[in-house]
Amino acid sequence: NPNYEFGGNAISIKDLKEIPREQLRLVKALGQGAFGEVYQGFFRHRIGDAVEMPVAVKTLPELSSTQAETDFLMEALIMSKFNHPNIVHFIGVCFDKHPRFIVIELLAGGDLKTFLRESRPKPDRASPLTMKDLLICIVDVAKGCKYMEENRFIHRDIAARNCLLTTKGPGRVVKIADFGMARDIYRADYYRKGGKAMLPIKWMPPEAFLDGIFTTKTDVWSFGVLMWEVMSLGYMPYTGCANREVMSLVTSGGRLEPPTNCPPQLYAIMTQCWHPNPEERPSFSLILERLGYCMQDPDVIRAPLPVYAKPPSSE
Ligand SMILES: CN1CCN(c2ccc(C(=O)Nc3n[nH]c4c3C=[N+](C(=O)[C@H](O)c3ccccc3)C4)cc2)CC1
Repeated sequence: NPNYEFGGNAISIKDLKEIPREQLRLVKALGQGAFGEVYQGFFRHRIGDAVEMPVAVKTLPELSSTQAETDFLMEALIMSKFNHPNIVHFIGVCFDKHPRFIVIELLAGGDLKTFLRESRPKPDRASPLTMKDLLICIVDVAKGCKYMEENRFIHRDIAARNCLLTTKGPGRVVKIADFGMARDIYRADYYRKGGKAMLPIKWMPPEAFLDGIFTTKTDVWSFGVLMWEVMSLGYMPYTGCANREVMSLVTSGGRLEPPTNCPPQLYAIMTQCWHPNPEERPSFSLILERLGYCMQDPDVIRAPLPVYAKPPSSE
């Protein structure tokens, strides 16, 4: 029975809050998760309660391998230990029988990458977002990353696709919501997933894809790429490059160019996150400090978002 250590103490399946299935009702599929479907549903805190709380439910298909079962359990163990406003909140599990469920707070705005792409300026309407909106998204993720750094947790897959929004509208909060890569290191053969095709090469620093070295400074590099994703409104990094090309580009010092209209103060933070020497990369607390100055800087806040430009064919 696998257990898991976080912030100094070990937990195992018996520590997970078991939810009686009759307090749960699944309504509709939200999207395809790494395991089975992710559903939107409702959770009643107590059987008789009139009030129901909207939730997301991750499901494990009945015909799953033992490995998939272990992975599913591990993901629940990992999420159950976090307690931070910028990390998706774990509610409980239904592990008593198949199908197994992980019940999580519902983030109704969808993932950050899709949101950014939908928010691009169109020929007939400018982007609904301002530079401040983008900066707030970046700061939200930085806060979640700082919390993980303080708890010596390495995420290994910080990217816009793995972040979710409470809502698309104003007042949106961005939360880190996928722990698939971190989960895999708890598996003996983590290289099983690591078949080159499965590694997020474009979000990884050289020491990670060359030597398999992962530290919090790996997440700092990935965070820099996430900043670039946000400021480019959801472009694929190194557009048109294959993973192999990116590996040789990055190892020989090549880096992502500043996105159109990206304030130099923000691009400066990205390049610091992409320092070839991991120790030279800033901590997330230092990154948050620097982002705080950007938030106070009128030259940054007042910078206009790019207006509509004919998208390049490859994007
Ligand atoms: C017009 N648009 C269409 C799309 N739409 C959505 C699309 C997807 C979602 C959604 O998956 N929300 C989730 N809330 N909580 C969790 C979710 C996923 N979780 C997971 O654990 C998933 O594995 C996960 C994790 C990270 C990123 C994606 C999926 C936990 C919500 C709204 C809004 C309206």
